[in-house]
Amino acid sequence: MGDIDSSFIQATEHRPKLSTFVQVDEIPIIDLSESSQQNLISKIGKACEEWGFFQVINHGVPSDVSTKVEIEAKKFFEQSIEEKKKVKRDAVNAMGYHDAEHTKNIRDWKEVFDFLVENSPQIPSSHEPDDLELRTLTNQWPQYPPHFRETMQEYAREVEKLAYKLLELILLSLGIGGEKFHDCFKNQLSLVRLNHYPPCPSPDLALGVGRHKDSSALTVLAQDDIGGLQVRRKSVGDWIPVKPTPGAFIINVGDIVQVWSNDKYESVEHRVVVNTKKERFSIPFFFYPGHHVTVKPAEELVNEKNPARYKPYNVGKFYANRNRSDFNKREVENIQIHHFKIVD
Ligand SMILES: O=C(O)CCC(=O)C(=O)O
Ligand SMILES: [Fe+2]
Repeated sequence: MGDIDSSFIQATEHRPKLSTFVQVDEIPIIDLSESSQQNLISKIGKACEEWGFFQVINHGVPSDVSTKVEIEAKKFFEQSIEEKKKVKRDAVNAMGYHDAEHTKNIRDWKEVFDFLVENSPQIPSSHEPDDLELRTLTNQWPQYPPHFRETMQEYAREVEKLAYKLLELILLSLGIGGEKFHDCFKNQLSLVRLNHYPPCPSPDLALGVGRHKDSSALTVLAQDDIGGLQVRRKSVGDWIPVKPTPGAFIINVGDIVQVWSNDKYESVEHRVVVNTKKERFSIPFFFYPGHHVTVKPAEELVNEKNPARYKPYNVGKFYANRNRSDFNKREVENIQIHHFKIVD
């Protein structure tokens, strides 16, 4: 079937409808230099509630830092597969290069390079609840391009600052103190991913990334000018393309903010469509707490009328569980926050 390996082919109901691919401008764009903090907080709150997604401009990340990262990412992916595989990810080391990622057991039409923002954070050795052993995660850096490592680390520091600022605004919009979860990000597992989506001969059958929700607290995403990211509109359930806005970052609520907010804000499904002609690059920063953190609804938002909707869960065990299914294709569903949902 088609020109592509069957591992990439989506079930009929998940294939993109390319003919109706029109770029509409609906995901809110928020100017972070807005002088009224109150206005800013209410715009962010509204976007989180209605969409779970928004774009930010005047965000403080210097444009030359972003440009350098784009150049280095392109240089890295342009190398031969043999070169890239020198830093390949494997079952033990989850960081580095990977070209066979699966989302919901279907292969994604992309290649990635992952690195951790913090040096050598720890995670549980296994997903087993009683196994208390920890292991250290380490980055793998390629020899080429020569300034890759320092460029990536500089970018990560800038985007991390933005992530803290956005989290603070999001928490304030929920009526929670902006610093409330600050300490959760000590020894954070935050990750920067370089995504490269090559042109695809059958974009009607495959996806760059299959539909999914991010398990982070929030995600700060840079995309180039090609387009392809689509967001599931909460009210209707249709797929809305996120129009590339030069210099903007796309922000989305992740699963952890969904739990902290006790479902006031939702981590919304999204996916990436590919095309026959143009390669595309994107760079998500997944803002992720340290392994020690227990995620549960914020007590400020829980009362008799609105009881906690989730049982507490441990970040490290969740992460370890996800990692094993990222690498091995598994028949069962990945661990999800709905597995911790309290059903009444
Ligand atoms: O490439 C994109 O625009 C989004 C990628 C994405 O959703 C992800 O890597 O989690
Ligand atoms: Fe995502």
